Order: sequence, then C-alpha cells, then structure tokens
Amino acid sequence: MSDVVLKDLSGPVVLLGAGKMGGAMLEGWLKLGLPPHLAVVIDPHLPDSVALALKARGVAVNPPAHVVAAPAVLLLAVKPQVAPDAVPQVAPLARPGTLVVSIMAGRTLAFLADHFPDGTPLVRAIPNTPAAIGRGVSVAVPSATVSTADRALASALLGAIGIVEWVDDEALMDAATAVSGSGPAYVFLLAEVLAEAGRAAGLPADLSARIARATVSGSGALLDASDLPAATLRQNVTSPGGTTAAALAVLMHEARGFGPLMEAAVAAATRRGKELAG
Ligand SMILES: NC(=O)C1=CN([C@@H]2O[C@H](COP(=O)(O)OP(=O)(O)OC[C@H]3O[C@@H](n4cnc5c(N)ncnc54)[C@H](OP(=O)(O)O)[C@@H]3O)[C@@H](O)[C@H]2O)C=CC1
Ligand SMILES: O=C(O)[C@@H]1CCC=N1
Repeated sequence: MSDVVLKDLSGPVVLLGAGKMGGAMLEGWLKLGLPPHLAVVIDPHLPDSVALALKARGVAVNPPAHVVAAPAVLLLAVKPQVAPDAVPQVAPLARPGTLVVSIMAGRTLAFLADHFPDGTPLVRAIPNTPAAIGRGVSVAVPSATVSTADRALASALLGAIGIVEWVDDEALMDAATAVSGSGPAYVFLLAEVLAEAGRAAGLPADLSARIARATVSGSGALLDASDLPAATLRQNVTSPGGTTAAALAVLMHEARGFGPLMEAAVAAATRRGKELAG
C-alpha cells in the first residue's frame, strides 16, 4: 500500500463514469478513507437511486463545473467508445498538477495527451471487477510527465481496490487487459460451463450450479492461500489413471484443449484492445 493518504489529498477525485468499474473504485476509495466531500461523480446517466445514495453520503454528483475545486485526480471510467465525446466535457476541470488516470480499455496515453494540456501527468490503467471486494488487479503505465508523487497517488487510488502492477512499456497494456482486465469473465464462464456440463452428465441443474460455483470459488481461495504453483495444485487433484486424468486428457489436448483455446481468446481480446485505441 502506498504512503499517500486519501484523506489528505490537495483536491477532489473527480470520477467520470460511475458504472460497474468506476463505481467499484469509488467504493474502495471511500472505504479506505477518502472523505466523501473529496469525491465528485460526473455521470449524467446514473440511476436516481444511486445518485441520491451517493449524495446522502456527501459525494457531489454532477455538480456544475464552476463549483468543482481543482481536482487532485481526474479518473476517466467511461466506455472507450464514448471517450471522444465524454472526455472533452471534463478536460477543462483539470488544473496544472491534476493527475489524469484512465481505466478505459484500449485508449492510449497519446489519446489522453490530445485532450489535456502539455505536461499533464497521465496514467493509463486497467483494473478488474474483483475490485468490488478489494481483490482487484490493476496494471498501470505512466506517461513521461508522471512524477514520483503522481505515481504514489495513482498507486494509492488503484491500491485501494487491490494489487497494482506498474509497467513501463505501454505496448503491454492490451495483453494485460486481455489477461487481468477481462480475465474474471473467463473464470465466471468456467463456473457456468462446468455447471452446464454437470447438468448434461445427469445432475439436477440447481445442484450442479451450486457445486460448480463453490468449486470455482474454493479453488480460487486455495490458489490464493497456497504458495504452490497452479500446476502443482492441479497435479494434487489428479490421481494416476483416475477421473481427473480422464478429464484433463480432453482439457489439455495439444490442439483442441484449454491452452490453445485460451491463447486464441487472449489474442482476440488483445486485438480488440488495439481496435478500441481509436
Ligand atoms: N467492467 C470491467 O470489468 C472493466 C472495465 N474497464 C473499463 O472501465 C470503463 C467503464 O466500464 P464499465 O464500468 O464496465 O462500464 P459501465 O457502462 O458500467 O460504466 C460507464 C458509466 O459511464 C456512464 N457514461 C456514459 N456516457 C457518459 C458521459 N458522457 N459522461 C459521464 N458518464 C457517462 C455510463 O452511463 P450509461 O450506462 O447510461 O451509458 C455508465 O454509468 C471502460 O472504459 C472499460 O473499458 C476496465 C477494466 C475492467
Ligand atoms: O470488456 C471490456 O472491454 C472491459 C475491459 C476489460 C474488462 N471489461
């Protein structure tokens, strides 16, 4: 965890887009001590119930621009497709020294630099949805204009929702997005297809869904608690000549197994990230 204390920020954190990811990050910051009066949400489409609940906690929601103090951070969490319209709406809020953090998939540091004055410190990051329970993974890359203090501030904001991995090479970001940004969806899909496969093998659907879900979450917890490599944990399940070995002969098939399938999936997500750069 970074030394930056969220309650001592020089100005508010302005969040553009408080959807699934931005909303989860906001919860993490508030939990970690960001005073609600230092949180500003700009999201014209927020459901009334969510906007009212945030306001009741002291968060400013869609305030007029002239009442927003110089932001310490502007965090861009709208969809990459709406960025060309949405980002210029908040860019004028930035003041010299405001740190801009984007979590938009695909959108590059060059895209951000086009929308902010020269010298603005910029961070492109990609978090993931386990952020909602403080178990997120963020991969982040700084622009050349990011100081040590800016980086510590970005680490504090991203660290409020999980672990942070910094990279120096922006070219890695689309592949990181494909692995950790999108990755939770692959794991949830595993729970779905395992449940469906159990049903196809004769289990009642609700029983199959319960044991598949608990198996995926329990295995994740074991992976987390253990120092052993994933391959060893897999081998620990696999008795020679037993049931797991029979299944793994299918799943680890060189041409049609999980390996080549996942490689193709991550490659497709990586390509899509490059397309979203605009
Ligand atoms: N979900 C994920 O797992 C991850 C998402 N990301 C990135 O986070 C960003 C947000 O994704 P996610 O939270 O899933 O998407 P959401 O659609 O849930 O959130 C985006 C929010 O921004 C709102 N919005 C749309 N237009 C504007 C605007 N002009 N000004 C302000 N707010 C606006 C949306 O409203 P409305 O819904 O009405 O359009 C919505 O509330 C994306 O760029 C995505 O690439 C990164 C990593 C993981
Ligand atoms: O699907 C997407 O594009 C976003 C980025 C990573 C996870 N969700």
